[in-house]
Amino acid sequence: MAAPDPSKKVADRYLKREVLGEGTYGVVYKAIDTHTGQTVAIKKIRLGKQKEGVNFTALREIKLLKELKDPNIVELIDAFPHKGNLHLVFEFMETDLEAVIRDRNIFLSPADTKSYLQMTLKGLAYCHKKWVLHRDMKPNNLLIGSNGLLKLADFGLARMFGSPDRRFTHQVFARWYRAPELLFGAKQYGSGVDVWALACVFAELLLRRPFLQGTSDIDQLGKIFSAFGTPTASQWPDMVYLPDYVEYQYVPAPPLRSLFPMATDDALDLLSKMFTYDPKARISVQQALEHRYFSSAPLPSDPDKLPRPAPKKEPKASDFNLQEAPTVLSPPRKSRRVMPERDGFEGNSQQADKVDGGFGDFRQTTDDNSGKNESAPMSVDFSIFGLKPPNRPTINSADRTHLKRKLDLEFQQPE
Ligand SMILES: Nc1ncnc2c1ncn2[C@@H]1O[C@H](COP(=O)(O)OP(=O)(O)OP(=O)(O)O)[C@@H](O)[C@H]1O
Repeated sequence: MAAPDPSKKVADRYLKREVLGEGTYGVVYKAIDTHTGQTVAIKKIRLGKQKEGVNFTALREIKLLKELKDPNIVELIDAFPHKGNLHLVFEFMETDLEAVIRDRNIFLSPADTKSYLQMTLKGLAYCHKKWVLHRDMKPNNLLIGSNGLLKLADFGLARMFGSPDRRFTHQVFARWYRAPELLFGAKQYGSGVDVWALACVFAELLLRRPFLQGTSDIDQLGKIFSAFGTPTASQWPDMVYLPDYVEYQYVPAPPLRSLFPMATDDALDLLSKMFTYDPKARISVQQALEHRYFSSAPLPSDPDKLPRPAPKKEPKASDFNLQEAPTVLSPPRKSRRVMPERDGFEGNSQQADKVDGGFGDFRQTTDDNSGKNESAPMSVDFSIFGLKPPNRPTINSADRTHLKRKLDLEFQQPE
């Protein structure tokens, strides 16, 4: 092995290796902790305009995050400022749930889905007990270790460094997991936002594609209301007092079963409780863990038996002499997001595989921040389940001015 390049040593202790990717807050490197020999992931956070560096609140938050130790939370091993950036050192994780969901070679059994959901809930329950919210739950923040254990990453970062910035293309996807109270501009919200986001991840595990793919906040609410019906005042009494509330035309809820034809009754019951509109009535993480879905057959798979994407390997010269058909290599990390070309859900993974034959029919998104890659609005194709489509909710004329102002603001977001 070549001698390590000392110039790549970060703050004396960590030997930088390759870049793993770039997220909302900055670049992530693979590195070796020279004190322990452990492989770690270092997230370099641009402190940018915060001239005063890491402020007192951030330091307090970091201390709190370092104290979050649970088998289902990615451990924050160390944190230090270096050359004007904040470096957060995390335990290294092999892959993430987004890669699992997107990998068409992976079959996820009901027991596997249950196991992934249960591990996520356990990590969330630990943090909610300590009054820490995640606020940015999505499949690529659910990392998976070599032993199959799923751990939540990026806890508290949204709070520490501000809500993720939607100028970045990948943050467009975060909208798909956003709770309706956040979309209506709630300034005070609670653990229910994580439960809603997790319900979207649960739905995505069942469908093997993102469930509600809004192209703007307004469209996101429209997608939510087409799936679950426009909320009524009795369902969600506080809704009308939210800062960005606009009235949507009433549409009734289609049967949940029609959206998830292959899900068990227990799975649907839990899903509907997690997708409850009123955050005060939404099931808590602890209650969700106690739901009969987790105690009924099939029991959750053991983490080490869960299917995971094949590890990426460097191509060797000998690989090119193989007689077998070529294997599909994963596309690069940031271009993995795919969106359906057609309108409509295919219902579930098995059905989707039959209908579209895998990746071929998906449109790949780019990561060029141009904003041109947002998907066409995706609506539920009810006809494939023999159902009449509900009306698409529209907004009453009284709210047009308010809405126009909101849309103007959204479109003014710099690209
Ligand atoms: N602990 C870790 N171990 C291994 N890889 C990691 C770890 N944390 C992050 N990564 C990888 O680094 C890259 C960037 O991650 P980061 O969390 O900054 O952004 P992201 O999850 O891709 O997007 P977003 O900022 O929208 O959450 C991703 O490829 C991610 O899988």
